[in-house]
Amino acid sequence: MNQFVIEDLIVGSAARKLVDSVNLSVEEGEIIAITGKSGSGKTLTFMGATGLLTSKELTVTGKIKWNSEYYTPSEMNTFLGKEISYVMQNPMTAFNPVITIGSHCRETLMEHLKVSKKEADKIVIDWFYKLNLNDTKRVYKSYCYELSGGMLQRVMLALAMAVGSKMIIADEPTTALDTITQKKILSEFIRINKEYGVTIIFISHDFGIISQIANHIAVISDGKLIEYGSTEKILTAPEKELTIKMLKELCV
Ligand SMILES: Nc1ncnc2c1ncn2[C@@H]1O[C@H](COP(=O)(O)OP(=O)(O)OP(=O)(O)O)[C@@H](O)[C@H]1O
Repeated sequence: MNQFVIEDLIVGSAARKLVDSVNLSVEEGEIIAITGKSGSGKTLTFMGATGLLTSKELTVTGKIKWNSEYYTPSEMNTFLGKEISYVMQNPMTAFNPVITIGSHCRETLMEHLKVSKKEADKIVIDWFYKLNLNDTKRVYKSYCYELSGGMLQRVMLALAMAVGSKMIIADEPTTALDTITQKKILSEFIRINKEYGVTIIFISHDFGIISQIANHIAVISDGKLIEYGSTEKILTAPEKELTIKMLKELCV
């Protein structure tokens, strides 16, 4: 079943269309990778489609289908941090440096799930364990700047799962990590998808990474979705010049 459908999404500034009539269907339970060169419009597409773009200079139009109902892009904002989570490249920016990780998670859960402080703590700690944050008490009491990038990504994933997200949009989640941590975080995304059926939209310009994780690949260039297909099809028989070039760069 198509869980998340973007129809004719346009994100424009006065000067030009930065996202130009993008249409894309994401199936429930799949991992889809969104790729393209830097500045091609990957982030704007998904920030636009989830109501995250608040800049007055940008207009966002189009229709979004979420679990069989249609919404405007800005209405999609109501699902964020609940059914849909957006995991950013630099998790440090997602946390307030003056409150502990535990307080941040507890407050988020109390607000979104309307649970008590005790229940919130229990749910978060449970997900910390499931996400292999074994030193749970220390993580809970830490401030974001006291944890590594990989640990913060695990906290972000734990929080996304704790609030009951059915879909996670991960925007370059491993770019700031070293190669070993990158592999470990990638395997957590795959595990979350396999064990809990969470749909994952994985935005990355790294073809090497996305070929390991995705069922489908969509290629964006100059704000347009130029190629879409199964990972096998895109890797073995790409049709567009940009896709072929990106694959060649990977093999150099
Ligand atoms: N708030 C904004 N106002 C105006 N233009 C913007 C804004 N945010 C991004 N842009 C421009 O829109 C284009 C697409 O940006 P976007 O961040 O979506 O690219 P991207 O493909 O995600 O790039 P990267 O891989 O480097 O993250 C770029 O030219 C960028 O400069």
